[in-house]
Amino acid sequence: DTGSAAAIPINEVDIAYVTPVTIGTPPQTLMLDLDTGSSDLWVFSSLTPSNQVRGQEIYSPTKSSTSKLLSGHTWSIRYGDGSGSRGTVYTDNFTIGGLEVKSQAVQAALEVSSSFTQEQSLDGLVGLGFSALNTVRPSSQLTFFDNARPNLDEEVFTADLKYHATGSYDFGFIDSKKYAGNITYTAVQQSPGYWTHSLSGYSVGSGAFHASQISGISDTGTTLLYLPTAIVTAYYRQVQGAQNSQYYGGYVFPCSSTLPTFTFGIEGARFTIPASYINYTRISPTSTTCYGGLQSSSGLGINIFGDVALKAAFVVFSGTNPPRIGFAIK
Ligand SMILES: CSC[C@H](NC(=O)[C@H](Cc1ccccc1)OC(=O)N1CCC(N)CC1)C(=O)N[C@@H](CC1CCCCC1)[C@@H](O)COc1ccncc1
Repeated sequence: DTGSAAAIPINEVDIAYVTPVTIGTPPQTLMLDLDTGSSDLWVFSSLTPSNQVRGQEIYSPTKSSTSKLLSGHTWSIRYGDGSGSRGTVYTDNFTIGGLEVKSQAVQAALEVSSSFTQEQSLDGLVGLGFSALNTVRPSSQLTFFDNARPNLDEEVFTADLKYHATGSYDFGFIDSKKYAGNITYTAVQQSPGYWTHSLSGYSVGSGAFHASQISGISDTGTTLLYLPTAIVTAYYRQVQGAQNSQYYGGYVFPCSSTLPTFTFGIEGARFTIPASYINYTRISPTSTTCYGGLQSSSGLGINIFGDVALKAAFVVFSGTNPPRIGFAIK
């Protein structure tokens, strides 16, 4: 089997991407954030208190003839940005882009944090990290990819995220029309459950390439690119008027600044992030100060290759044994 679905930016600065999925019988359509940085599939539901729902689509298990309560099971998750949710668990038929998994664990939210309530275009998440990270207890549940794998033509899914445009996620096949040249693969370390791998180095603008192994996670659910402070300061040293603002919690600069590109290595291959991707957003609609798409990872304890980096490439998440990750120019 294979599947293919759109990855639609939820706002004008690509803060996140959502994908239409269907759950249950008859199918209920929700817009979910496919997130390689976590492994819970959770949705706003008929069980979510109405004062925590603001415009989101909800999953109603009682309206689905194929839903089953996974009795006695609960879940609770906290994300890197402090947001979180918790609830109960059903199994039901779940489809992304024509690829169906019967009895997928669908985690129905009983409570969501305020940042989820405020994000009306996001109805939940599909975790595509390794199932070891799943928070359902007493027995953890498998991700959509792990459930689908035995039926996939190829044990892969690919991410083709785009700058200010709709991209795609494919399951079970690698679409050669979506990239140019070769795919460069590198080893993935799957513990504790992220798609963890190394960059082979970086360069700023037209500067020399600095070879160094930089370990981090490729995470479609994280908006920005978070790297070690030394690399980030070297980058913003090239930007007139840039400063690391305590107030704004990161590097800001005059929106009129000319930013350099940023290039990262995967093994011997090189991927260049255009300056426009790093000129992330105005700090407020009328401000002439802008917030950078490249920020320091020092507060996170982990480097995160988020959407700002991933949308500069065509990315193959390979669930083969051992797992690996591939990048290609597009
Ligand atoms: C550096 S982990 C921070 C990261 N969350 C972000 O990237 C959010 C995403 C967002 C925010 C608001 C609306 C929509 C999307 O966006 C920002 O935080 N920013 C963008 C806007 C910018 N101005 C400020 C910074 C994060 O937890 N991701 C997790 C998934 C994410 C959770 C929030 C909803 C959307 C999906 C996940 O993959 C990684 O989980 C962990 C990573 C490391 N250890 C523990 C958990």
